[in-house]
Amino acid sequence: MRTIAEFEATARERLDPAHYDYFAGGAQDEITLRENEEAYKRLRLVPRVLRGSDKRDLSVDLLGTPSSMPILVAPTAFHRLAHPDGELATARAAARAGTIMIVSMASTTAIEDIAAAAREVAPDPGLWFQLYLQPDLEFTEAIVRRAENAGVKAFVVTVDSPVLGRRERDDRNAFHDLPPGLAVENLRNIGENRSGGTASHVRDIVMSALNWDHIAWLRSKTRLPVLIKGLLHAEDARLAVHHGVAGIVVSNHGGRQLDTVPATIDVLPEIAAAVGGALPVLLDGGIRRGTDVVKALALGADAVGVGRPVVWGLAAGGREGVSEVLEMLRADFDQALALCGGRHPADLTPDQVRR
Ligand SMILES: Cc1cc2nc3c(=O)[nH]c(=O)nc-3n(C[C@H](O)[C@H](O)[C@H](O)COP(=O)(O)O)c2cc1C
Ligand SMILES: CC(C)CC(=O)C(=O)O
Repeated sequence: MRTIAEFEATARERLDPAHYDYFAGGAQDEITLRENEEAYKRLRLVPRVLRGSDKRDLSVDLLGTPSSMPILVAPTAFHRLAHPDGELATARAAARAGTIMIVSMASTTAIEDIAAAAREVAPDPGLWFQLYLQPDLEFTEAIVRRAENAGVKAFVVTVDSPVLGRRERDDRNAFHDLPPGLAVENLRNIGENRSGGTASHVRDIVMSALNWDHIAWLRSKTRLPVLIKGLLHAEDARLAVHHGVAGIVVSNHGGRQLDTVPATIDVLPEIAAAVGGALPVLLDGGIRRGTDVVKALALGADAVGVGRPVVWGLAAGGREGVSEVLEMLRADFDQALALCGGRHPADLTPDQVRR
């Protein structure tokens, strides 16, 4: 396969249509879902020339976690719906690629098992853990300890989900629960009324009351870096700096939360300006090509995340499929970087992108 689109087509053939829709879909009219990709197509690159060097170095360091490239695995739920090996396959592929995997709290494999699989491949894998903070702070603290003990290197708190977006494809397909045998393993034993660990169960525990005090609370409970994921407003980026978070992920949840919000690449310049280099800025949503990565880095991102492309690789070919997707993106980015006259991700500058 040569493109992410080809991986998606193969994944679509293999997946139960309702599960394909869960992975592919967005909120309501899916305007933001489409916009995330369309926005990149409107941007033009302006290369620099006569800056050649034989060797390029794609590696970056993000809050003390080294990554072989500025392309990370964004947190996505329910990998065992895509392939029987689920998150174990994804973790092995990410570790093999030397890149960071942000493990979803809503994984269908326990964080301990995911970390063990990654360590089979790399002695010190770059695993981060995505958190939906819960009203039950005791439970939240317990999962923070579990993830720390498993060896994760940062926490990424998702802040764009005070309630879950309305995904009409899931409504039409009546997809509200995981099939028998699959569960949200990290959420087992959460409490008396919450033993299911199913998707509808996850819906119940996104936390409407989430506010900056909860971020301060989490920071008081861990020494690991705490990032927040899912902001789009420059003022929130300023507040993130003010509140001492370690980093931010500019994200609209792949168009799955509030529909009609802008493409992430379109708000990136104002957010990068607001942050002014005070902390690392990551971005996800709609990255499908090396040129998309180049545009995001040029406009101020330190790294990007890919969500659905990884799921398509997993559905199409398990661990090997995820590896192929990651290596395809790496090669595509490397080529685009070279053609732009860069030898390192940091060489790209905003003047190289035009509307
Ligand atoms: C199927 C699916 C499940 C997701 N699950 C989570 C999740 O559990 N936690 C989270 O913070 N974001 C989740 N996201 C959002 C992704 O982290 C990311 O923001 C988005 O997928 C990026 O867009 P892309 O798919 O176009 O690359 C999910 C996205 C998809 C497509
Ligand atoms: C289980 C869900 C809450 C995971 C998610 O964030 C999503 O489907 O977008």
